[in-house]
Amino acid sequence: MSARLNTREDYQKLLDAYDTWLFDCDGVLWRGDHLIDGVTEVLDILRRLNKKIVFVTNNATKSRKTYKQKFDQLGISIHVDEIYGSAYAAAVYLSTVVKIPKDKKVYVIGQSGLEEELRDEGLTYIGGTDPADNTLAQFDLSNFVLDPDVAAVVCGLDTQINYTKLSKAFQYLTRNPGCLFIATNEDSTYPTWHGLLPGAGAVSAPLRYALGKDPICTGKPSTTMLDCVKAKVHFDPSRTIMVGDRLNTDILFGQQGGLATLLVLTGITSEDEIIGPNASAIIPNFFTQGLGDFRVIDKSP
Ligand SMILES: O=C(O)[C@H](O)[C@H](O)COP(=O)(O)O
Ligand SMILES: [Mg+2]
Repeated sequence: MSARLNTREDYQKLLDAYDTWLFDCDGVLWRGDHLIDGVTEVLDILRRLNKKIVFVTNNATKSRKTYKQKFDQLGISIHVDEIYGSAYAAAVYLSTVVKIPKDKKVYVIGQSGLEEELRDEGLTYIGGTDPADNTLAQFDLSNFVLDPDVAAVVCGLDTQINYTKLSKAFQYLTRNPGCLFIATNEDSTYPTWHGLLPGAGAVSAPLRYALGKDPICTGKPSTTMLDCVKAKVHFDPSRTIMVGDRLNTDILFGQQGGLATLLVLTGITSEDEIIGPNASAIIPNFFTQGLGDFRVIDKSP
């Protein structure tokens, strides 16, 4: 059973109970480039109360550095070390868990943020934003030269996904022995200011279908993402809360990490998915309409 936060006391109790606050971004802080009502004020309240704040996003289109710029542009003061993205998690997974040899390459389906994180981890990649792959020209397999050094395909949200990229990724995954299939995240949709669009999971879905194989996911709810945070941030799970807008990524991630969970309704999930006969099996501890609701604690009782 999920508890709806209603009164000033409800919000105060949560602030008292948790020292570390993990925030999802799309659908919690913003939709596209539009901040959600009250976010800046609530982050200010948490700073004033000396809470530890961490941002954990599955959106792999930006690197941590470019997220920092986005926060700056939106007028939110944060440190780059407070940001953890699924692009970063994929790069760390390849460099420190798989320990991909330096002479090997990654074939990227994704945007510049994913390329930047791979580069920062010392990994070599092809594909991605390369104009040669961002084409609607017919893919010609007879002209394709297979690069034997491609040891992994990493797939993130790519708003310029096309048949050439899917075909090349498919070639590497079927013809290069041991080539790893990695998805930064598997969100089926993501929230923009004007409504939902297909998410990164929908970008990797054609490959999953063609291969008959699931990728290794490095974003929420996977433990790779939590391991990345734990490697840099010390927190007591019993005094930590994950705030998110999606049940099968954010809330599951929090639950699997032994954290409390708070759902906001400003992104993907609606109230009927957590309450009533059609409720999901993944239920947050708490829910509230939006992060801005915490502003009530600054109002006189
Ligand atoms: O990749 C996706 O599908 C989307 O970017 C998705 O919105 C993830 O972002 P998050 O909600 O985790 O910030
Ligand atoms: Mg979200």
